Amino acid sequence: MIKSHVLGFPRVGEHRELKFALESFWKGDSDEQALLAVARGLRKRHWQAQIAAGLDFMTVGDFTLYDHVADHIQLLGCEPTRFGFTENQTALERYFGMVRGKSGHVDTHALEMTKWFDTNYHYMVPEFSPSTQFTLHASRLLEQIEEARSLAHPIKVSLVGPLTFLWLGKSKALGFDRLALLDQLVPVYAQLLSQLAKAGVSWVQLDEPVLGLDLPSEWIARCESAYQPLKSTGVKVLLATYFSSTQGHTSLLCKLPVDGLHVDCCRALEDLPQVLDWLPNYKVLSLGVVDGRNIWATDLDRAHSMIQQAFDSGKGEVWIAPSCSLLHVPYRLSNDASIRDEVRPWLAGVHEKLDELKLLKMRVEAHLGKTNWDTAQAQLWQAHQTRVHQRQQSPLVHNPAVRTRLAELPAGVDQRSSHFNTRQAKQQDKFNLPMLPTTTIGSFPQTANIRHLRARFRKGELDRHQYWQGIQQEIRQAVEFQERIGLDVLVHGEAERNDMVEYFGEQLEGFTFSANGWVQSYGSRCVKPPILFGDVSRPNPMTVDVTRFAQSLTDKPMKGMLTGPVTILQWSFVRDDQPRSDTALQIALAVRDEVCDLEAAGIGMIQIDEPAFREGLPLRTSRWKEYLQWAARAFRISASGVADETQIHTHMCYSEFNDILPDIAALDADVITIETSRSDMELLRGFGEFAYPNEIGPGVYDIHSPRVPKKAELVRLIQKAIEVIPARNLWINPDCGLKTRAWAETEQALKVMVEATADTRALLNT
Ligand SMILES: Nc1nc2c(c(=O)[nH]1)N[C@@H](CNc1ccc(C(=O)N[C@@H](CCC(=O)N[C@@H](CCC(=O)N[C@@H](CCC(=O)O)C(=O)O)C(=O)O)C(=O)O)cc1)CN2
Ligand code: MET
Ligand SMILES: [Zn+2]
Repeated sequence: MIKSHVLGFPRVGEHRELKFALESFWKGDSDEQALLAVARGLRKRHWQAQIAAGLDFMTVGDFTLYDHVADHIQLLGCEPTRFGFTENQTALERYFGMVRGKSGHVDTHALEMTKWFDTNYHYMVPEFSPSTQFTLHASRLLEQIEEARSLAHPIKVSLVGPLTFLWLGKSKALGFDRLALLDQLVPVYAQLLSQLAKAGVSWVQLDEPVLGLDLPSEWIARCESAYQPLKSTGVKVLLATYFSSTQGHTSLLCKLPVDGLHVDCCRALEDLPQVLDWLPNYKVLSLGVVDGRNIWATDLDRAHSMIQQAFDSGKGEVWIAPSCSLLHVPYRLSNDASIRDEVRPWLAGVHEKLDELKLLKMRVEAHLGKTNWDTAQAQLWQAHQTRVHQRQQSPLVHNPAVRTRLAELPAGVDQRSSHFNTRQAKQQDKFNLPMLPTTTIGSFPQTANIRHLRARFRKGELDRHQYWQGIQQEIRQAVEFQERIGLDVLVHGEAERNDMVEYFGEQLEGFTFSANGWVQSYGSRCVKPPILFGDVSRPNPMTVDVTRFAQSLTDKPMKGMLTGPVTILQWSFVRDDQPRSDTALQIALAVRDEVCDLEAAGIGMIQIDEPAFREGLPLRTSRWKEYLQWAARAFRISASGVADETQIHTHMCYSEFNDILPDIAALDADVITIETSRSDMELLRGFGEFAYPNEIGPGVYDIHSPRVPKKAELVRLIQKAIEVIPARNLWINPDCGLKTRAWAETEQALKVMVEATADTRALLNT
């Protein structure tokens, strides 16, 4: 028997309906009823799409107003007590309180947000302590099940599994291992599954992507006891793994007391032979044959042969699905007018992936003798495969000049000409900066005015000249502001950029970009990852005009602002027909050319942002070394074309650097700025203990919150930094860019930062 399903659907809406509904609700422009109506409408539309695609189940439980992990915090009744919630607050008030950091009278910081595995999606981090208790609050989920029922189609409920939920949470209590909570958590899951059974649900999908990590052996050892109590609840359980291989414990997973196992055949294909061997034939095997992390049309012949293999090995019931939730891909690409005409047919967003599943299932059914494979279907299949092969053979994908340049890279292309100490001395002479130089990370507020300016330019209401005038005005204001408050190293503010990756994707050869290919990044915020389909090159300078203009307005150093090769790679949809390392190298050369052009235009400091450097690490540590080698080399290639006097900065937020400090040092950036304020400089301690050799700017305040820091707090943080890093190597800056902030708080916060620095300098001099 063959069935088809999806692990999860995006929720923001094809036209970002949820984003706009949320933002209007938060502003107070609309009420709760309006917001919930939009949410209901989206769920219904998404289920209808699943029915139309002939899926055997609609997936329920994957929808969320903000983040699915945050939903589980309420579902499992473990809202952190620090929020001080009261009886008379509604679940929705408490929910937005947790994810956004304000709740009635209590003004406390939001739940921490961090990357969902190696994706660009952020989830809200559950907080655990020895006194955490779990209780079931299933009413929201049960309501959604009721809602789905009205569509009269079988449903499957999707939930984050207990191991993953615990693993993704954090405990601040010293020495407390959250695994100790498993025995309390599992009964609540069992209770939930029983309730779902009562509500008539027959299948529940429990997502356990942590099984693709190097889980500590204590965690692996508890898998079986975690799942045993979920066995006799009256629902069947599909255990879903994805993103990475489960090697080391695949056989254990095959034996767990569950009714089915989902494997990611795009990212963990190496697990398939073992699963075919070890998974009992009476269990459901769900094959993730359509890539949920990328946008290339599936090679259906290849997918079909994998499915065939499963039947040949004796499996009785095979399900087919995307490899993971479709959260990570845009809704629809086949009608997107911005995408290059030649490239568009090669792509598949959510709706096109549903079509692929439909076709695959029909083909398998015909193969199993259940139905006929008619000529219309055969033609659809052929047409699809032709598009897949066209991409493989297209001359658009191959640029001989890029290939030649790569083949002929000179030795030492990834090395600065002199050692850091030599460069530092020359740079000090050239810039003559004060002790503890102050700077910012690049972006200033992306105001409604800027977005509107760009929207009008896009629609043709403004011509290029008028748009450029508007942008120049923004740059002028940003420079004036920075001079007024006395920052030492200025930035132009990035007003001309829609996004730090998309902006470069739009200008590089080998990329195309969509008009509407939005993917949720966190909450209501989305990104539109550019599509890298071919060899990358840089036809023209990308940032020289804006940077030169900005520098012309000031005598202070203007820091050029670029996105690095690893981050462009990581935050784009990239080709799957060559190793990621090759693609990174091509991007690196394009960035290098830009760095050299900026230098030639008189820009003395250039920042190459790499916020996704850490996130790019493979999920399995055995593959880290290889990644770190090529990723660091790509960065160095982008940075090494300049003279000793030119100061290269890099920036990384999303920290947790301690396990890769030598690799960060190996980037050999003259200055690195990092996010540290939320960890109270704890992160910097690692750099100190490692004796990080180059200059470093620990973020002194959190840009994720509108809160304006107090001067005394910053003085204390700066002093803490001086304890671990020699003052002569220290810079003072915020944690990250300011694009999501408003001007009022930005001005105040940066002023406080400059004053706190001045006070500290005075203290150092006495
Ligand atoms: N690619 C990427 N990944 C990243 C980050 C990042 O900066 N880039 N940072 C981290 C995540 N942080 C993020 C922070 C902010 C936003 C964000 O603000 N996104 C904007 C969209 C940004 C954008 O592309 N803006 C476009 C389009 C803006 C838009 O929607 N315009 C309106 C029209 C507005 C008007 O007429 O006034 C429309 O098209 O409907 C532009 O500026 O040109 C949003 O969701 O609202 C996203 C991620 C990690 N991953
Ligand atoms: N230069 C970028 C900015 O300031 C770096 C952001 S890192 C996510 O926005
Ligand atoms: Zn950042």
